[in-house]
Amino acid sequence: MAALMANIVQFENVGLRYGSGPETLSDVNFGLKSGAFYFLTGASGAGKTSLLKLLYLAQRPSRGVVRLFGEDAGVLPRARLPGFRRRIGVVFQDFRLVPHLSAYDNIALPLRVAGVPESDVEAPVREMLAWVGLIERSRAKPPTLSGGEQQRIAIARAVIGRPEILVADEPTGNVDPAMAERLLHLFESLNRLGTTVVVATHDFHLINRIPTAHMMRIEQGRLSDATGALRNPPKSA
Ligand SMILES: Nc1ncnc2c1ncn2[C@@H]1O[C@H](COP(=O)(O)OP(=O)(O)OP(=O)(O)O)[C@@H](O)[C@H]1O
Repeated sequence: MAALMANIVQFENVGLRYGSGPETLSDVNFGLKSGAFYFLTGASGAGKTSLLKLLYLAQRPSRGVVRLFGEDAGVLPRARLPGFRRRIGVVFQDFRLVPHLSAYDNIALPLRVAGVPESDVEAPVREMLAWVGLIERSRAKPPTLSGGEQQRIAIARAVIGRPEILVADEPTGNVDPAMAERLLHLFESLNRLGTTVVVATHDFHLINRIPTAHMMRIEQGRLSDATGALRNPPKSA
């Protein structure tokens, strides 16, 4: 029981079916330890995005239980969902910034949506801009930024609310290898501060860069390594 309590995320016999199709995810069981770093790998179409959507509450399981922060997410009253979602930051491959808002306003968005008074918005946004190295681009709109710059803004937006879990779905898919390393450094530094990080990626170079990370592999909708054990990362794809 103590081990279970320590898990910030627990999937119990989770299945996911879209509409009346076959199950996209079946019998998924795993736990994520608070403060650990996880990579999720698997072939295209194996179900990585689907699993992450269950984790950040964009999708409900068709069966089984998704337990977050010790609570069954499936029975949470609707009113508590926004508060729960704020505890999980999400980064996407395609950035998903609001195009007509400046970098500054994109990063400020989660605070403003949460009703943080304007007087308390500027300092954390500036801190985030400095952290991702983009203070000088604060007034720029996303379409005028490079992919790497957009992703750093997206990461700043994902973590400005100090989430306990950061979920990233192929976050380096649209940037060059040098920028991928830089993004990974940001995830590492968050993880060192205690954030639980889950990164779905095909990039074995990145995986090899964090030898202490836990590895989860999904094959045709089933987790093939849910032990959470430390592993020797593969040396090539
Ligand atoms: N909204 C949806 N409706 C119906 N089927 C879906 C939906 N989303 C995903 N699927 C199907 O579920 C399966 C798993 O998709 P998913 O996007 O989770 O895989 P993935 O491992 O993330 O793939 P990739 O690496 O290509 O992003 C695929 O067969 C996909 O077509």
